[in-house]
Amino acid sequence: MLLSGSGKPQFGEGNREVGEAPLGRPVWAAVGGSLMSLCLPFTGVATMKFKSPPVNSLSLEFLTEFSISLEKLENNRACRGVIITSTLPKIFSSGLDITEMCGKSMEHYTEFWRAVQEMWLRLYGSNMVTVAAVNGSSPAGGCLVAMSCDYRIMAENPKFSIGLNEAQLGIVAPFWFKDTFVNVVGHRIAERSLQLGSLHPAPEAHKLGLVDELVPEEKLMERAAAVMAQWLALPDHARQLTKTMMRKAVLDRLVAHREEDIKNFVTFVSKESIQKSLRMYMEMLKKRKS
Ligand SMILES: CCCCC/C=C\CCCC/C=C/C(=O)SCCNC(=O)CCNC(=O)[C@H](O)C(C)(C)COP(=O)(O)OP(=O)(O)OC[C@H]1O[C@@H](n2cnc3c(N)ncnc32)[C@H](O)[C@@H]1OP(=O)(O)O
Repeated sequence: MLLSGSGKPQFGEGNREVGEAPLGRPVWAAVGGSLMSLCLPFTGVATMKFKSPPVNSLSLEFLTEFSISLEKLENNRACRGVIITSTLPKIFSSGLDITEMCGKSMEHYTEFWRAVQEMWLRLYGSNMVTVAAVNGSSPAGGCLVAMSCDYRIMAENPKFSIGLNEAQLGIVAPFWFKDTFVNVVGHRIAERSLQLGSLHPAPEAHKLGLVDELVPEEKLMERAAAVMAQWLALPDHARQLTKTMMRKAVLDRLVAHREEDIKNFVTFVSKESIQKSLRMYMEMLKKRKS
């Protein structure tokens, strides 16, 4: 992932610490692990770019790096907003890495699910302004990442789709995926879309309110920066308290039921019938390719 931004530098880039420039001005700070890049320029707005080929699947490693990056930004007082996008052509994120949910131990499923929860708690509960610049397809967990942001701008290409398609895989979106979806599009649209496991092409996603606006792909980052500036024009404390008021109930629900949710996931995903569905789905993806 690539993460970039400005302000008070606190990060290291790989092994390189980013410090003060000779004139005492903060330098552009780049952080990153291998799966995303992060930069924080003088504007106080970070850009986080997923870069985990082939399809930015949310593996345990990716989720861990994502959460650490968010924590670093959250703790950096100079950082007020983050734009999340992808370096890969045509893909924002393919969602949870299915191989993390196939043929692994109970301990692994537990660790993986905790990492999924952690990422969501950090992103959905972030004090920063979060804008998703969705420059490609974004199924399931990828859609969750976009929905957890404050605002979604999607490239207007109808070949790109977004949605919670879990039902198509024979699995069930957990209650906090569903809650996040309901908070974005409302109960009726969420119910129909979840039951059918729909992936909505960009124009339809816009009509449903799943994304806030569509722009030509080449204008995506420019528009994301403009939206960010608009949101940052307000005093942080008022915006943050309002955000908390809107999201707290849903966040608290997972916090209160976190261990139970992990147990449910592990029990569910360990079932042979679910393992079979996931294996068949992976085979279908491979066949579709050839
Ligand atoms: C009642 C109690 C409930 C409790 C909880 C229970 C259950 C748990 C719920 C879990 C929630 C799950 C959330 C998820 O996110 S599941 C993942 C859903 N994702 C998808 O369905 C996307 C699948 N992928 C695609 O549709 C396409 O790959 C694409 C993203 C549109 C990209 O298409 P394209 O550019 O044509 O690439 P390929 O299809 O050729 O893929 C390239 C290789 O990447 C592999 N791949 C793709 N997606 C994934 C993935 N999500 N995880 C792992 N690997 C993935 C694909 O197989 C190809 O691999 P290969 O090169 O080795 O063949």
